[in-house]
Amino acid sequence: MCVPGCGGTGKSQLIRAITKYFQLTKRGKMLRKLAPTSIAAAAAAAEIDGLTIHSFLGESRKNSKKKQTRTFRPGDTKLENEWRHVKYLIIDEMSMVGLSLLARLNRIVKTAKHTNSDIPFGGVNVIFFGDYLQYSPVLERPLYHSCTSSEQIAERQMDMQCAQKLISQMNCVVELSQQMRTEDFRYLELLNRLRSGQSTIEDYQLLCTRIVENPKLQASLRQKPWNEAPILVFRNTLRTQINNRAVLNKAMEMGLRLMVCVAQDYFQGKLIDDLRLRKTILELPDSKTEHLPGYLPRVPGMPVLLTENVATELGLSNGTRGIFHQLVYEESSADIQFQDNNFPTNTKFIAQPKYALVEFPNCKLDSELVELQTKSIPISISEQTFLFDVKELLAENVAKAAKINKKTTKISIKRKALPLIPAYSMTIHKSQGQTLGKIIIDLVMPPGSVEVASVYVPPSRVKRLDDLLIIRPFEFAALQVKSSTAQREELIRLYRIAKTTPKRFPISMYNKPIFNNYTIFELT
Ligand SMILES: Nc1ncnc2c1ncn2[C@@H]1O[C@H](COP(=O)(O)OP(=O)(O)OP(=O)(O)O)[C@@H](O)[C@H]1O
Repeated sequence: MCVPGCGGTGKSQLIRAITKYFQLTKRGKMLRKLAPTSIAAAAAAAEIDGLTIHSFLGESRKNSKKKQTRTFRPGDTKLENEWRHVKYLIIDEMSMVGLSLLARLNRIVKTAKHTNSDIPFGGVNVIFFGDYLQYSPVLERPLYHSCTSSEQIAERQMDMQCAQKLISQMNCVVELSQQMRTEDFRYLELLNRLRSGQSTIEDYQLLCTRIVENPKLQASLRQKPWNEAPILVFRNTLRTQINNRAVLNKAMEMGLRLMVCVAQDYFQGKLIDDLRLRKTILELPDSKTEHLPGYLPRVPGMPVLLTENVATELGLSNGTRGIFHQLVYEESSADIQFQDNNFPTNTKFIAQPKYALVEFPNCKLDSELVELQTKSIPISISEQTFLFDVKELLAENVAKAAKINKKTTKISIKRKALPLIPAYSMTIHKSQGQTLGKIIIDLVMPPGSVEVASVYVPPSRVKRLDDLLIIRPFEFAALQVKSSTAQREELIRLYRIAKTTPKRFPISMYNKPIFNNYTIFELT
């Protein structure tokens, strides 16, 4: 089954209602919720008490040295127990699910359920939620992709074809069409045209009235509410630069000396002491370091994002927002030798903090930890291993000084750091699936091919045009990005199935408990 709907039509809300219904009818164990492993989806997963598909499959993130995939064999009791009671599987943010990921999930559920290999997902009912015009998976083919015979890598291709077969078996589609987020009708019309690449010049003019430099707006990024609004950007590097700058400004405003936590990086078991190699690795974008940042500038009261699943069941997942309160460290761990051009000369660098105290307003931990306020959680150092591309990023003399073999192309680095990044700015990927109060966006598209999600996802996060500021002037062409043929074809296919769904599943077949404004249909 599939429940498609534009941004803000209440897909997450419906998942919450279904969850509640299963709980109230004491069948919570029959429902499992998964979301693809990407930051935005993980945030959605946390909100729906779900897990990421990758973490469920026991896979680590892509660029670590060895892909640590849990192996599943028939008769694996742990696996069978995990799925024993599950009859319904909700997959959220389907636009970000890749074909191979779905095929792997199918294999595992079938193994767990011990069923005839022809039965998809071992007989578990799968319900996909999402919007195919929002972000597609990173490094993978989306579910609406059509495979061509020229595609190589036999195993992957078989996986992809298998997943396409599964998707083609969807026979029940219920489209959510009523907008629940956007309250501003004119703005809603604009968003709908933006989705279909049919924006008008009037839409463009209307959006231009929200450009920061427009004198009529009298909006200052230094004052409330805009100084608290996250700036959504396309690139990790720009996000990091804005965050560093914002933390520094805040520290100056508060009359504090800037403090930066520096990650500890190890090569072949030893702390890297060559300063040039160390700095090159510290400066890598966190997308290349298993999301553990090299530098974490901090100031009390700053917004932060968790970059790891610390305790998903408590709502502490990759993407969860919090407020940084305090860094706990020993004075001896201050790295006096360290200097970096990215930060002012009087910056205090801390190499081995013990932990950070972070308040997570939506955390589900109700009891107070000893001597800590409710919702104030100690976040400790985390450890990750990632590959560093020596050839691409290191000058030969630096590699030689660090005693790296000439022929080596990639080296494995172990990093210890706090799994936190400042959240004054965040990437658009991370905003997907969220309703945000006020935001500042950029509509100057990055170079290269642009998907419709890049223009549609950011402005569709808010309720009204007034909740949005645009950081700089942009071209009309940005509003005319079109969806791909594959996206359009899949949307049409879903639409057709949606038309016939009520005929094939007439209401008389169901009993109708009404809950939370939704009628939940259940086969009697
Ligand atoms: N039935 C409802 N009654 C009242 N408010 C609702 C309802 N459904 C959704 N909302 C509100 O509308 C907003 C958007 O809902 P939700 O996040 O579920 O949409 P979505 O379809 O998942 O959006 P996106 O695709 O952008 O993630 C939320 O603020 C939510 O609380």
